[in-house]
Amino acid sequence: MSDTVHSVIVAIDGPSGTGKSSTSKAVAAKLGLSYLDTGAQYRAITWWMITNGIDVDDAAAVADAAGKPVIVSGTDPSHPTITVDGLDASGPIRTQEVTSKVSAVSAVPEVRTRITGLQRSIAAAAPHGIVVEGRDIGTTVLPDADLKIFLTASPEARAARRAGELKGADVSATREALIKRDAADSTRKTSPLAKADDAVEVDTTELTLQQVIECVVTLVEEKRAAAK
Ligand SMILES: Nc1ncnc2c1ncn2[C@@H]1O[C@H](COP(=O)(O)OP(=O)(O)O)[C@@H](O)[C@H]1O
Ligand SMILES: Nc1ccn([C@@H]2O[C@H](COP(=O)(O)OP(=O)(O)O)[C@@H](O)[C@H]2O)c(=O)n1
Repeated sequence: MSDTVHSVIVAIDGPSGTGKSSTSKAVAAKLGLSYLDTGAQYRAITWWMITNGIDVDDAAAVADAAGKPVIVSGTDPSHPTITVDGLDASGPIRTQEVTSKVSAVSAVPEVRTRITGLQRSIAAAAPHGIVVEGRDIGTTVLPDADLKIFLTASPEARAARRAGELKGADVSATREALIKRDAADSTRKTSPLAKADDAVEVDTTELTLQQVIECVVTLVEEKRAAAK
C-alpha cells in the first residue's frame, strides 16, 4: 500500500445530451484531473471547413484539408478553451450551422486520424491524469483507459435538457435533430459512437447531474484504491 496518487485516465462516452460535458468537467475539477472535450475539437475542425469555404459533404475535399487547421485545446476543467489557428473558437463552434454539419466532417477517416492523434498526445501529457469525453474514447482513442463510462438517457430527457440550453428552442425539433445526429454518429464506418465492452453504463434519465457526478467520482476512487 502506498499513498501515491496514481495518474488515472477516464473515458466518458455517450450520445448528445446525456451529461458528458457537465459530468466530465465536474469530476475532473473534483479529482484534480485535466479535462478534454473531444466534441469541441470536431466542432472546431468543422468551423474551420465552413469558414474556409469547403463543402462539408465533399468528403475528398474535407480529407485533403484535414491537416491544415491548428487546433489547440486547454484542459483546465474550470476554464476549458479551444483555439483554431490562434483564434478563440469557443463561441463559433456552438452555432446551429456547426451542429448540423459536424457529423459529416467527423465521419471522414482523415479527420478522425488527425484528431485522434491530437487527443492521445493531450492525454499522455496530462500530469495527474485526465477525463476525456466523446463518442469513441473507450473504443478507439484510449482503449486502455483505467475507467470507461457510457452515459445514456431517454431521447425525451436529452431533448428537454438541450432545448433548455437553447432559449426558445422547440423540444420536438430539438429531439428530431438530436436523434438524426446520433444516428449519423452511430452508423459511420470509422469509429462510430459505441459502448466499449468494458464500459460501465449509467442511465441518467432519472438522475440529477449531482448524482451522476457522485457515481462517477466513486467509480474513479474505487479504481484508484484498487491500484494502490
Ligand atoms: N442528469 C441530469 N439531469 C438534468 N440535466 C442534466 C443532467 N446532466 C446534464 N444535464 C444538463 O443537460 C444539458 C446537456 O448536458 P451536457 O453535459 O452538455 O451533455 P453532453 O455533453 O452529453 O451533450 C446541460 O444543460 C446540463 O446541465
Ligand atoms: N469523440 C468524438 C466526439 C464528438 N464527435 C463528433 O462531434 C459531434 C459534436 O460532439 P459534441 O460532444 O460537441 O456534441 P454535443 O452532444 O455536446 O452536442 C458529434 O455529434 C460527433 O459527430 C465524434 O465524432 N467523436
